[in-house]
Amino acid sequence: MLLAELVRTHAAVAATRSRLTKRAELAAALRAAGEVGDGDEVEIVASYLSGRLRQRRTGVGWRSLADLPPAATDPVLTPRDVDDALEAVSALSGPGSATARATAVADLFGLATTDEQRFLRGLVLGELRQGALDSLLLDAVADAAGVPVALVRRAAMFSADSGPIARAALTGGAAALEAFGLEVGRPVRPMLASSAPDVAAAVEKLGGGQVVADVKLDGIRVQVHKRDDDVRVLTRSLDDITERLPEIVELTRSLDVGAAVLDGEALALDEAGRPRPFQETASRAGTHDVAEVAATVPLTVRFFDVLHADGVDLIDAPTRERLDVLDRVVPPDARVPRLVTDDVDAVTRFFTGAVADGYEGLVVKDLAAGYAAGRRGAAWVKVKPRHTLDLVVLAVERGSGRREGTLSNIHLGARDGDGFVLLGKTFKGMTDEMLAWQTQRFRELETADDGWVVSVRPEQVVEIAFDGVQRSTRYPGGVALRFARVLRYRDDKPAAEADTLDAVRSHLSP
Ligand SMILES: Nc1ncnc2c1ncn2[C@@H]1O[C@H](COP(=O)(O)OP(=O)(O)OP(=O)(O)O)[C@@H](O)[C@H]1O
Repeated sequence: MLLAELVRTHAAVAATRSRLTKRAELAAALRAAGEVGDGDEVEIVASYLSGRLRQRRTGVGWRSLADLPPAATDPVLTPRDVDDALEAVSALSGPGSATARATAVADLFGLATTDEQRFLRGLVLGELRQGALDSLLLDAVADAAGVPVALVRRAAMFSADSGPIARAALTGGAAALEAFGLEVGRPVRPMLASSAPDVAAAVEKLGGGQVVADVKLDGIRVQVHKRDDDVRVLTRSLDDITERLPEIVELTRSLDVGAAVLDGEALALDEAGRPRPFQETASRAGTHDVAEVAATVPLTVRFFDVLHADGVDLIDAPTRERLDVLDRVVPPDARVPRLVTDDVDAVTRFFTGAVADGYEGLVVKDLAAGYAAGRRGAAWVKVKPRHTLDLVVLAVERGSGRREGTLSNIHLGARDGDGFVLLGKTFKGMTDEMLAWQTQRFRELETADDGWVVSVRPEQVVEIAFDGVQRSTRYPGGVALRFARVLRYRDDKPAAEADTLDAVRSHLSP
């Protein structure tokens, strides 16, 4: 199988909205890989189709991909060639490795056609990763292997990547999939939350009975595996960050349980126990240097779930039972504050109190549900106070994939003196109608076009919802919006009345 075939499949999947067509395209590519009769080939193809590399870290960043060699005219690369090249690149270290890496990257990209270069670039930079795609891929694996989807999904709970799942299904069928299970020390995909606009809607979404409302901590997700003194800490994307969180390792070791898999959130707290700004947690969790780790703010862990305790798997146990076990193995000050009630008003008061205390909101959970690993399950519903800002569009980027031909990603500015300061960009929240409208509107306001970014006169106001404001060196205003998405365009408000940089800063956590 040639890489070009995989690139074609990727483009075909992006070009259609039909889930069935996407699924059929993915299954056909997996079948083609399976026909080679080689598990490695299936694993590589499946990983690439879900936007992931097999290597956890290649050391290749966007800078090294800024200037690519001229593209090849004919496709010659196979997925395995790419995997071999990246495997070699990721093994490089020490003096001279930067040059060797640059040469290897240039050699690889020099063999790729224009389309392949674009695909590889996105793949290497992690831009093609998408939860939705991964989920479709699992459906396609079931089709290609002729096994039940439920079996594939079950196995996928216990594997960080879908590649090994595809390999097992296509080379060993149902029996190979059944061999996957929870094992202390091996990553389990984290359960994710859906969302609701307010507490009442969240409780209703869960059927309106008794619920457990957890405080939502704005830190980083940690999955902690303990086998006696042997502790591993994994991130939400299941990367191992044990080395960076010695204080969490220590706390976990002290728990009165031999073997456990715990789910929680790590965050930096101030002396009064209030959450410190998210970026402090993020930068601390991103620190590799051991000395630096010791010198910076310690992180605190708060657990909210348990998937295994002393030989008992709890994945399928109802929340109520898992929380009983959690209370047995984790002391109160290492648990997320929670409230169990069937009274919506009590949950609302709990929400208001949590937000006033500097927390992000609540995650309201179904007491009867199992742990839906790897899914944005309906059994967890997050609620946050909605923040909005009226900002001005400063520029817009051409869309790609399904948005090809439109002007999509908008650059958002806040008012500052007589001018505007860039705060960030978003392509989220736009309906097809909005996209069509804005494509035309921003052409009218165009002042320059470099072939990718169209600069516009700063006149169009847009109402943006966002989850929070954080300090950032990425943009000139020194702040960035978390999860900005478009609510609507405002034609009733002139740019001169848009929100100011100071107004944006007022949303910074204390
Ligand atoms: N008590 C809690 N229960 C579950 N998740 C919690 C809790 N407190 C904080 N969280 C965090 O909230 C996330 C749940 O929301 P979701 O699954 O949508 O993740 P997300 O996309 O990272 O969302 P967000 O940016 O809102 O945290 C979890 O991944 C976890 O990191």
